[in-house]
Amino acid sequence: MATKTEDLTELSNIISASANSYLSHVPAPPTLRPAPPVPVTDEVAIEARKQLLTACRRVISLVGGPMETVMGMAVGLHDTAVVKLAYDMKLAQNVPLDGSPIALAELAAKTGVPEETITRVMRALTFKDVFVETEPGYFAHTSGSAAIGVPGIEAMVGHLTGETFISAPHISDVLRENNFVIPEDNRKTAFSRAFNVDKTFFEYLYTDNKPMGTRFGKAMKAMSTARGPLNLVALYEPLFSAPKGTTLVDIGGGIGHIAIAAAQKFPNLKCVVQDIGMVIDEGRDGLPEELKDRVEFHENDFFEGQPIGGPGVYYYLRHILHDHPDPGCKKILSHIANAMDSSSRILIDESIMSERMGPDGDRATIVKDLQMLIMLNAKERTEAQWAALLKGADERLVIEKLWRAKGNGNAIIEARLA
Ligand SMILES: C[S@@+](CC[C@H](N)C(=O)[O-])C[C@H]1O[C@@H](n2cnc3c(N)ncnc32)[C@H](O)[C@@H]1O
Repeated sequence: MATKTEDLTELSNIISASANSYLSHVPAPPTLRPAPPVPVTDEVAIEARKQLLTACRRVISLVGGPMETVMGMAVGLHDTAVVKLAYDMKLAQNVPLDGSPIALAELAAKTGVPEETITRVMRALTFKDVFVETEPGYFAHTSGSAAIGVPGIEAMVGHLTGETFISAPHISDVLRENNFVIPEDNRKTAFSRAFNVDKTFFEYLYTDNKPMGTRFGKAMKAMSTARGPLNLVALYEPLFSAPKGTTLVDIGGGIGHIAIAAAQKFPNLKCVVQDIGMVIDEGRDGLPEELKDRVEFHENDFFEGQPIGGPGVYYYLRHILHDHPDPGCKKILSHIANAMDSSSRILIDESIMSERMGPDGDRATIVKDLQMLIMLNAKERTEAQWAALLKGADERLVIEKLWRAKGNGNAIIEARLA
C-alpha cells in the first residue's frame, strides 16, 4: 500500500487525494460540531477514509518520531483516565447539546465539581477535540464530547473506562505466571484478578453486579450499529427469501436487539432469543407489542445444550464465540451441530482478523482482540482459525460462505454440515 512510504511529500499527496475522494462521496463534509455519529457506508468513502487515516498515522510516526509513537502509546492510559473523569463528572450531560457554550463557573455549579478539576480535565480533553474552549473560561460540545452523552455510547464509555480500565494492567501478571501462554480458563483472567473473583466476566455481571450488567447490555445494543447497518439484516441474502415460519435462534442474543431488528425486517421470520440471567427479563420487558407472536425469549445456557432443532433452522451467534477460548467455543458449536440437519445453518457474526500485520490493519478488530484477552482470555480469529474451530467442534462443520461487510473487518460466516 502506498502509505508504507516514508516520503512526506508522497504522504501529503495521498492525504490530499484521499480527502478529495472522501469529500465527494459523503453526504456532508465531516464536522467537529456536535452531531450524532453517522457511520460511513459508501464504498469509495470507506476506502478513502482508510487511506486518509493510515497516511495521517504514518505522518505522526515519521514527524513525531519515537516520542510520539511508543511514548504516545505508553501514556495512552492518561487519555483513558481523563475520559473516565469526564464520564464520572457527567460533563457531557451538563454542557448544552445545541453547541452553545457554558461558563466554567456554571459548569462547576451544575456538576458539583471544583473549577480547578474541570479545568485540568478540559485541558486534556480539548487537546483531542473533545469539547472546545470557545473563549477563555467557556466550554462547548464537539461531536466527540457530545457522543459521551448519547446513552448507549455513554454505556460503552463506562464499560471501557470502568471495568476494562481496572482489569487491563493485570494482564501482564496473568500471562507472566503462565509463561505468557494465554490461559484457556476464562475464570482466570485479568478481569477476574482485578475484581478478585473466581468467575467469568458474564457470571460476575449477572450475579454480583447487576447495574454493570445492565450497562453492558445497553453498550452492546449501541455498538451493534455503530459501524454501519446490522450484518444480519443488511448482508445475509437468504433471509430475504426465507419461507414463512423460518426459525432464527439468536444464541446469547442479550436483550434481543438483533432478533427484533431481524423480525422487523423479515416478516416471515420467527426468532427465539436464548440467553442466561437478567437480560432475558429485560429483553421480554422491552419487546414491542407487535412482535410478541414472533419473538420469544428462552433461558438457555449454551454450554449445556441446544434444545431447538428441526429443518431449516438458522443458529445465529453474534459476538459470542469471540468471548470464549477454543474449548468453550467447541462445546457451544458441537451442541448446535447435534441439533442441526443438512438444511440448517450456523451464522457466526464476528470480525475476521487479517493475517497481515502493519498499519493497514483494522484498528477496531485489533482493539477488540485485546478487549477479549483482558476480559475473557478470548480472541478475534482469522478465517483459517474460524474454519479450524468449526472442524474441531464437529468434523462435519464446514464454512459455506463468508458474507463480508464493506469497509470493516466484520462478516457473517455461514457454516453447514458437510
Ligand atoms: C458480547 S454479548 C453479545 C450479545 C449480542 N449477541 C450482541 O451481539 O449484541 C454476549 C452475550 O452472551 C450471553 N451469555 C454469556 N454466557 C452465556 C451462556 N452460558 N449461555 C447463554 N448466553 C450466555 C451474555 O449474557 C450476553 O448477552
